[in-house]
Amino acid sequence: MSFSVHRRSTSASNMHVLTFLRQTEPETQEISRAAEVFQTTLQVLKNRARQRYKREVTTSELSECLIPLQSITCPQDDDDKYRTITGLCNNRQNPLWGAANTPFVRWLPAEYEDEEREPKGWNPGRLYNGFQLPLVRQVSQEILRSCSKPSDDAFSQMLVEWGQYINHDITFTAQSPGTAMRMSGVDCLNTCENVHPCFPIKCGEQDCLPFTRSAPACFVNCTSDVRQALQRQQMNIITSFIDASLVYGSTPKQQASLRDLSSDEGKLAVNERLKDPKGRDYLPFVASLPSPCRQDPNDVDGERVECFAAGDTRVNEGLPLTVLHTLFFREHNRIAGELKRINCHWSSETVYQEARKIIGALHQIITMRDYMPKILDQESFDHYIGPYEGYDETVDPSASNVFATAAFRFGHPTISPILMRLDEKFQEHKCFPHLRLHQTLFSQWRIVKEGGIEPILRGMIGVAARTVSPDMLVTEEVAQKLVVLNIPREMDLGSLNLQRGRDHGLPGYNDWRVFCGLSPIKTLDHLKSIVKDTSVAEKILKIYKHLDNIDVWFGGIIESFNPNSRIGPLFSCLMGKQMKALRDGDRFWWEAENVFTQQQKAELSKTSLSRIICDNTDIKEVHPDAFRFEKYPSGYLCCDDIPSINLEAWREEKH
Ligand code: HEM
Ligand SMILES: [Ca+2]
Repeated sequence: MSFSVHRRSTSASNMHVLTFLRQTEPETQEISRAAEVFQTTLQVLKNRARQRYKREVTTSELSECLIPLQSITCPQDDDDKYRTITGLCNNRQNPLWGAANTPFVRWLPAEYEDEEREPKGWNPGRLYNGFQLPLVRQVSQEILRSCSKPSDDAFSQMLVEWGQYINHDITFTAQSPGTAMRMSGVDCLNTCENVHPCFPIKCGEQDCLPFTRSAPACFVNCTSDVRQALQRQQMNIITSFIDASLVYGSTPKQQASLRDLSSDEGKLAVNERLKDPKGRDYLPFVASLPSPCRQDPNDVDGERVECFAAGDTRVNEGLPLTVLHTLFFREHNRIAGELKRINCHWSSETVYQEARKIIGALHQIITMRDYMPKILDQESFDHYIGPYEGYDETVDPSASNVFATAAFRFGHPTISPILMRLDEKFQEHKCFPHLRLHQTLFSQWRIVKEGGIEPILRGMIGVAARTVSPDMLVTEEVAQKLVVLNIPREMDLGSLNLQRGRDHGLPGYNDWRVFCGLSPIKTLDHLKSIVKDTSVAEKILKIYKHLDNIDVWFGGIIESFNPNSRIGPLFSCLMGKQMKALRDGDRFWWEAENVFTQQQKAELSKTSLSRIICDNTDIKEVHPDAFRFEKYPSGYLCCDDIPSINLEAWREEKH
């Protein structure tokens, strides 16, 4: 089309020409229209706020949302030796990548019922491929509990526990805060209605379990994708990097509260009230009360045991988790002590940062070298992760929504219903017998009053990973008795995972298969070949009615495992992709250039979880690979024979 601009004198026609000249491609028009809607909405809100507060209110004040990007100044080369606590500025071009309190990235766009924010299953009459989505509770109760998986006892319980522990270094989804509830005037614990932020799990006609939606994330980090920007995104409140943020925290305030700032040794603060039976340190108690942690019911007059404080607030969720936190907190202080001895001239800050840097590296090595190859088969590992080839600043290391909400939850069906506690000979402890899982949640007093961390830790390395029993995929204990933080009613972890996926609008299982280059499941026979259990496949089709409607977490866990791995093809892809991004997109990855010296790297390679156990507990014999299971004493070595890091490689001459 051609047109000519006639000079006319009226301002109206000038206006017309200007608008005309600004018209561009249809795509751009669409985007502009969308932005217009967004802007108009903001304007309406601002006007309301102005009326209410009787003054001008800025957009950022209005929502406290729009962090001005230009206000982030990254440290210059000299001050850039260590990671920031928030993860900001790891990538100098994209300082928000991987940082705490930024949105999960989407590998596929969300599918909300109203395009923007309503979860899947929000509107009762809504059909997907001609059918309503099944109730998550029905999927959880009728199928999850009747699937079977091949069992093997090559690995120890530690393999399961490390999964949860290291996940707490990578993702923590923000929940809708109390203010959201106050704004809408509803209490999500006591409603069966879908009212933001409540999205209760329906159990029958009248009954439901409480569920609060994840908090929406602010409009940052997604400037290039307007659809994403306008859709509700969820927020990761911790650094996605494997950087031991669960030891040190993800905010300056949290970090400061965990440090021992009174001494010059660069240590973490220890529990002032209690020591373990051999005089070793416990994590400090949290200062703020009341705490959700339980007390010994048989010792009502005894000393109160509060919740422990660590870099991640979920530390008290279960005993094995608390044990791993305790281990690395002690390891920090042990390393800090050594470093100070070797380099007396180092300031407290230098000792702290150098110890923190080493602890971060240990988390990376144990995860990538020892843990991941047991979760992924060799072929998938090579395909999705491959050898390290240096820092790649074009890789976004942020955690993806599907990883946090589905893939890394592959571990939930492997949770053991029983926690074994073992004595020095790795036999069931006479004084401290095994516990049912629900007795171990928020029960820190059992560490303090029942023999320290050792009996539990021996159970983690000396007992085979739960061999999933054929009739219970998600163990009865978490299907019925899960106490979730302050939610008083019994909870069902399978339902929570499914509801969370729908809350986040995750696309279905088949969409993700296509994303990963796998063929979508279109027939019952195909499904049977994937699940390798005819009756389960039939049940799935009966409940879901359409194969494209299968929820992604559910589809991922019912796939039969790849040979020599703990997950099927879909989760191998999603886990592999994420792990690669966490490694290649991390400027401070332990193998990256100029992070450690060659000599230091050689020393770090000698690390093992077993050595860390030897150095920080009373355990004197270990299997060299803490994730492998062999029945004691076969394969066990005396701690003296387990290699350790020589910190002399960190010696620095005083300038
Ligand atoms: C006793 C053991 C465990 C308990 C009691 C537990 C419990 C929970 C609970 C209550 C949630 C929040 C669910 C929601 O509302 O969406 C959760 C989230 C999660 N869990 Fe577990 N879990 C355990 C072990 C594991 C293991 C072994 C893994 C992985 C190998 C794992 C991976 C995850 C992941 C990835 C999330 C999402 C985290 C986030 O981004 O917020 N969990 N778990
Ligand atoms: Ca982290």
